Amino acid sequence: MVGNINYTVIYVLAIVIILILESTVEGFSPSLSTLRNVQHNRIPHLRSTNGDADAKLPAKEKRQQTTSHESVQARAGRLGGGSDELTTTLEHFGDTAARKRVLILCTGGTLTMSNDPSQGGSLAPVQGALTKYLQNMREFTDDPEMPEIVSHEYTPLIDSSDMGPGDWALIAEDIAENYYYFDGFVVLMGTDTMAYAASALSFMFQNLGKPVVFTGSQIPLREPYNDARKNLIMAVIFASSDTVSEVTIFFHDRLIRACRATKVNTSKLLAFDSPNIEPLAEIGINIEERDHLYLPPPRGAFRVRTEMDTRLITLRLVPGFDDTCIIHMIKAARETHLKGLILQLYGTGNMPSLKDDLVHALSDATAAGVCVVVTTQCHTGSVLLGHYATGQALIKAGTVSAGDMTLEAATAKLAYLLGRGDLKIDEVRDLMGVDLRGELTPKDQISPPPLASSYQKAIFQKNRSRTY
Ligand SMILES: NC(=O)C[C@H](N)C(=O)O
Repeated sequence: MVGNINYTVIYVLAIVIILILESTVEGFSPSLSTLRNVQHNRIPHLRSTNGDADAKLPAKEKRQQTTSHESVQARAGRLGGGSDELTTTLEHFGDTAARKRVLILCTGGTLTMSNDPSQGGSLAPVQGALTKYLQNMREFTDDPEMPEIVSHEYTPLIDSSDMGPGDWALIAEDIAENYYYFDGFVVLMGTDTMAYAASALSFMFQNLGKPVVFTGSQIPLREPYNDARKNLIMAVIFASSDTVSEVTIFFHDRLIRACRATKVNTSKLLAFDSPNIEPLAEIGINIEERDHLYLPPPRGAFRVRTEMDTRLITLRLVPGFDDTCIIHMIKAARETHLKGLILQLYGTGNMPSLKDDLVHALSDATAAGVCVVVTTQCHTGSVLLGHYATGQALIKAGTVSAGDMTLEAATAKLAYLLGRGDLKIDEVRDLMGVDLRGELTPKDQISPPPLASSYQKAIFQKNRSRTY
């Protein structure tokens, strides 16, 4: 009898805990209205939520609001039509439970574009074109090995230059809301700001356990020769992978970590590089995956935090600059509550040691609570503050090193950490130097560039060993 009561109590407690978890863990459970809104497949294995009037719910209002703590900027984005419109349900997938499920969220970019006579013939996104194309893509509809896909186009589709933190937050929230319904996610967007957006999502997701693959193209999908089709197909394939549990970019035969990516070319199809770590996978006749580079599976509950503090300035120094202009700019920005200053300096993080006033302006900014981060103008390699005497002044001024982070990752990480609201400025400074999502090579693993004397020693050793 007593044993029975104990079991009942444990059972009731377990239900209560599950209910509490459901209500507190973001993304734990999609909205019931979504679940109940069962639609019937019109196209086997492929559905789109566009053009279905019954499915349309009001676009998200959430993102138009300011977030709870006052330091964070209003983050209204330009994208409309969040995935509240999605009609995906578990019943929807009932007949094909064995297949992987991938959600494609399309924001626009060249992939979706066509020459628009009303814009003087310039390229502009065409709403609905991707959806229509996908419906006829035999690669997805006919191949039982391919994942089942659901696509969603935001309204309006936009160029990625028009996207910002509000739009990134919308995408992250849509992924979180559909997290438990899909095995992976593809985000289609323009290439110009893809590395920023994808880096931002890397930080917004804590304990991500599924692949999120960004892709786009340099040539529109509608052109007979394009890079859009294969980028799209491979992104979907990687989004159904069991081993990828991080945000990545698939572009031109390479899967790269999002927070290591940078756009390097305006015209070649190889538009992205991962300068400081190798691609996670490369596609030739075979797929060469570098499993050892993948982030390990998460150890905690998935969570999304979309607040970003955008009161940042990025400053690229050029030799011979007039430092009074820069000092005035920093002072003026501080009056408008500057929170972060990212300096793009020379080589390992050097700037002229003789510009005392500038160093003072930086240490004043630091003392006033601004996080000053030093990045390098070099494409490859790391900041090593103090390797040269000129960098010592920066250490004394309280600046922090971005290590080998890309500018995109450094800005996204700083905006994310400042936006968290629960971190003190000293914690933000410390965390800038901690590897959170694979964006940074830990300091102790970066060796300073060898000096000539060590080359001489090495050559001497080699010659000596040859004589024996
Ligand atoms: N290739 C592209 O997608 C470039 C385009 N301007 C964009 O970023 O939206």
